[in-house]
Amino acid sequence: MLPPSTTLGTSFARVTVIGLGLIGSSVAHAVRAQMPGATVTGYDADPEVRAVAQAMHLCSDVADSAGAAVIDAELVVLCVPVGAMGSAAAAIRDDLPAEAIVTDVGSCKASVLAALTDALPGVTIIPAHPVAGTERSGPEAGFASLFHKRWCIVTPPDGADPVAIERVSAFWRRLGAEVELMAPDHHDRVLAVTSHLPHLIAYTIVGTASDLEEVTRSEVIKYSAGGFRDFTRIAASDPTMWRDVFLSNKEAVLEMLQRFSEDLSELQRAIRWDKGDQLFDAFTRTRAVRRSIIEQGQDDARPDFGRSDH
Ligand SMILES: NC(=O)c1ccc[n+]([C@@H]2O[C@H](COP(=O)([O-])OP(=O)(O)OC[C@H]3O[C@@H](n4cnc5c(N)ncnc54)[C@H](O)[C@@H]3O)[C@@H](O)[C@H]2O)c1
Ligand SMILES: O=C(O)C(=O)C[C@]1(C(=O)O)C=C[C@@H](O)C=C1
Repeated sequence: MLPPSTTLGTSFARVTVIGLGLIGSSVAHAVRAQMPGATVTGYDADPEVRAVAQAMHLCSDVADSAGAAVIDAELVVLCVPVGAMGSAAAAIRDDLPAEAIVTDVGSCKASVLAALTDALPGVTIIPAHPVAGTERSGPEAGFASLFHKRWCIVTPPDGADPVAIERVSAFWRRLGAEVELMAPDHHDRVLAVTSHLPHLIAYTIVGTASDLEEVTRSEVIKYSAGGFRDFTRIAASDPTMWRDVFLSNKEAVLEMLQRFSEDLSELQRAIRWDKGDQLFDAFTRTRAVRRSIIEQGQDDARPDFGRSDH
């Protein structure tokens, strides 16, 4: 856990979080831990989630409507599935103070920027994506250190106010993240490879194993502590969130999937024709990738208490 900040500086005194699931509740926890002078108002479309957030004292206040939640906000952080960003933004339009900055945490950026720009004409919108999460969802899954030493990619639209970009970047740095600026389209192509495709592969392999249960039932259960278990963790990720990610980042995901399928076919051929050297070289290269991630200190830093499998 980071030590709490003592000054607000360029930061925000009133933060509103819309969507109090894994990421929204983590933002709320982190703001309360790192920005003790700031108030956090929360809102979620699901009344049960609002009740849980209230019972947990997650926020300074949980509002009954989206409009009431933003009435005096300086920063609004939209933490809803990417397919719901447009409607969540439309619901705050009439009550948003003129000076407020709107940001979001969506896993895809081009489609979200388009949806927010449509719903909130004239509003300062600085989208962002904290590249940190778990397979869990809901208000009880969040924790304050989720963003600690993780990337947060800020994807401002062309011509965005540099002061607003810096304020949103400083907000994420305050929550412990390392901030990088990127164009939305570029973000979507990079994340299609590093996040979206791996999830699709995990969903596929677990689904395939499940379909083959007749043959593999005992093996799936018995050996699931190994590599397969890592896939089942990813494949347990929220279905709504990931449906929206794949539909919102369709082009980039399909492009990367095409490339992946070609590479997979090459390995398939190498196995068929006993090309051991080719397999050895391919696996040596990927082992080096893993080692360089660890050397850069970017290995998985999630605390055990945030995990469902402990
Ligand atoms: N889960 C991750 O690992 C991860 C990581 C980084 C970014 N993200 C992004 O963060 C966002 C939230 O994901 P999450 O994992 O917190 O999901 P979640 O399912 O835990 O929480 C989403 C919450 O949004 C609420 N919601 C849905 N539509 C709403 C609306 N119109 N208005 C108000 N509330 C609404 C839901 O009731 C739910 O409580 C997504 O855009 C996702 O792409 C997720
Ligand atoms: O670690 C996990 O469980 C995640 O899936 C987190 C993960 C990722 O792919 O790294 C998932 C989606 C996000 O948008 C950002 C982070």
